[in-house]
Amino acid sequence: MSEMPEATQNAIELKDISVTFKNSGQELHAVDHVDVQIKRGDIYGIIGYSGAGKSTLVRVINLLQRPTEGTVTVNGEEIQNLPAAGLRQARKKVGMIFQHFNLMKSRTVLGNVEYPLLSQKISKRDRIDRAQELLKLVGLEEYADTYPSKLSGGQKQRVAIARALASNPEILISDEATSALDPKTTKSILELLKKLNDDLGLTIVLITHEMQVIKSICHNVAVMDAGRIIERGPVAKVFTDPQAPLTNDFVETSTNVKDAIERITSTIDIEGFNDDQELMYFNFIGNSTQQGIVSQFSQQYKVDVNILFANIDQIDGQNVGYMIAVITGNLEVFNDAIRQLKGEGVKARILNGKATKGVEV
Ligand SMILES: Nc1ncnc2c1ncn2[C@@H]1O[C@H](COP(=O)(O)OP(=O)(O)OP(=O)(O)O)[C@@H](O)[C@H]1O
Repeated sequence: MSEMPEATQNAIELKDISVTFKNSGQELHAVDHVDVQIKRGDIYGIIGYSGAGKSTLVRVINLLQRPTEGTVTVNGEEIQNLPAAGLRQARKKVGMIFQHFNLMKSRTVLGNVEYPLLSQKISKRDRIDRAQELLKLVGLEEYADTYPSKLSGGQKQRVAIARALASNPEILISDEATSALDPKTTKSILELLKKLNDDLGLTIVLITHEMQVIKSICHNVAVMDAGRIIERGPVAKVFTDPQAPLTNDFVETSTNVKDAIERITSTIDIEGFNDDQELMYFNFIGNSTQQGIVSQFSQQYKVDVNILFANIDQIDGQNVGYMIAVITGNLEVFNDAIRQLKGEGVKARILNGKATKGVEV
């Protein structure tokens, strides 16, 4: 099969996008010169704290928000200068789901799903068949006649997903769609999104403030802060080798490392450490294991390791390990050990929170 031309490989291309709001005379740069390219069939996560500009940026994709600057290309077509009818057509190719579902209370589940089809020239029978087919796809065929108030949060989000798929979109934008759900329901909704990506080839753009969500289903991720993208790349790469402090913060929160560091540094008497002791954090990928590191320290270098926290994660099929430990031993020998581990892709950091005793990390 010949390769697709470059332009059509991308479902979404946002070029030099800025969105500036004017609030009582003050300019707010909600999105500030952002470039994003999202490949067809990708699940692309955008993570950032509240106010980072994530929602504003994704609303630009279907021009619910017109950018102050920049160009928006969807499926190879620049959409800003389209006439109204063309823009309506282009918008149908982009479905959206939200944190609060936005279902119509007065309509049944079926009524909600068939709503976007009312404006299409299809028979009532076909419309109902299509809505029922979509309900089956999201596992809610038994609930066609139920009203939204009788549904759980997860079921409501499934209805919203079915409704978003009614006009056969190629892109689905999920704006914090799991933020109001408990962890188990979140998992089932993310599994459904993954299935839709696999089965329908749907391109998914997913906004969240939780790295756990990104880790569960995204292939690529962009980290947003104050209207800018500060880091981006494949999830496995960003997770294992975060560059920006904010990215590191998201990663350490989602792996429970942040909690563990706070708990340990607030309960352990670091001031009372001997000169040959350090509190250290290790992060390792792939072949290195916690056991391997500990035995290398203790057998090869005769340095003692007292593990206070350890966790292992699977990201894109790779093992990623995290360990916090008190290390006791001769400083020179200790530095040799750290140098060797570094050569093997293990990252080390001192957590003492004060001047170290000369350990080179
Ligand atoms: N229509 C608007 N008018 C004025 N300011 C706005 C408007 N929409 C968003 N903003 C401001 O733009 C900034 C970015 O908001 P945005 O909603 O895009 O952030 P976010 O990262 O999605 O955060 P959240 O998850 O809280 O929505 C915020 O300071 C917000 O107050």
